[in-house]
Amino acid sequence: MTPDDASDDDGVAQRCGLIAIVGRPNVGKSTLMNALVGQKISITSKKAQTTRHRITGMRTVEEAQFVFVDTPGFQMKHANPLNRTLNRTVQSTLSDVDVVLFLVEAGRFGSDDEKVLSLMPEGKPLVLIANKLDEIHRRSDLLPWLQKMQARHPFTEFVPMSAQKKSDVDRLFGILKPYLPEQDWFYEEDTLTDRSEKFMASEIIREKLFRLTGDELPYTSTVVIDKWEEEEGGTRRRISASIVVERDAHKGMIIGGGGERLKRIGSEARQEMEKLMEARIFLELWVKVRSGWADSEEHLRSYGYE
Ligand SMILES: Nc1nc2c(ncn2[C@@H]2O[C@H](COP(=O)(O)OP(=O)(O)OP(=O)(O)O)[C@@H](O)[C@H]2O)c(=O)[nH]1
Repeated sequence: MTPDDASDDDGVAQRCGLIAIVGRPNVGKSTLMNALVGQKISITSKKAQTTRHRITGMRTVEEAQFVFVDTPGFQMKHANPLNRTLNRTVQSTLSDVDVVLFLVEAGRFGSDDEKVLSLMPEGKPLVLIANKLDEIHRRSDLLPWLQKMQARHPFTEFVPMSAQKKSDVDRLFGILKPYLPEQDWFYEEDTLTDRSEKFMASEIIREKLFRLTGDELPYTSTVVIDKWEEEEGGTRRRISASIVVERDAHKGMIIGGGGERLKRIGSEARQEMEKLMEARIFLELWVKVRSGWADSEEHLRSYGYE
């Protein structure tokens, strides 16, 4: 055996592969990916459509390295350029993965799920994850539904589970392992994400923003990091970021009476960044109005959604 062989110390061949998680908005994709990676990587919120970027996380279990790709929720209601970009991102993500996890809510299959299913590439292993099993009160209802799903598409596996239940998530690794090709790992064993700290910072701000504004704020609001300075050998960061919204009314909504809400968004985001980056963070937050940006392909490119 040569040192280049894809094997670990015991001579067991290493496996490594890409896994995409797809499904309509709010079905639990981010929750599942975070549970699989074992740490909060992607942002979750009760508000649909919070995940817009392609986020990867990875987890190595014994000889197998699972590299997860989180995809944005499909948006079908409005066909503006932002939504077209989202669907393009999903399709380009799927073209180079080894297995696709198609999430639905256990016992439900609506036209929005159907639309997602119709966009799945042919010839790729497609695993049906029937998530939120904990919300099904009569398990006997599930069998006829599973049979219908089986008739609908040649899924390679059927996995009823709850992304919030650890034993279900652990079981999924065993189910997925055979789909990973035998090849060297892409990442070191303990790597969790290849996203930059800058990206994580903007995601954290965006999560706080949506959490603290509830359902009032349209999902087109975004966060841009304007300044990033490291001091004291990396133990201190000065970060300046802008929340970009479409209307003056949204700006007021974010700032809140006496600036209270913006202060809270900033302080919660700062605390989470300090934990993640193990550094002192000085965070400056601005709110800017960029009217109509979601309708302009030009703006989308400049904000990095290509
Ligand atoms: N009861 C229950 N709730 C779940 C489960 N998994 C996720 N949820 C909840 O479903 C909601 C949506 O979860 P997300 O993980 O943000 O969904 P998503 O598919 O990433 O959503 P988008 O970002 O909009 O595409 C959250 O309130 C989760 O807590 C589950 O197994 N059981």
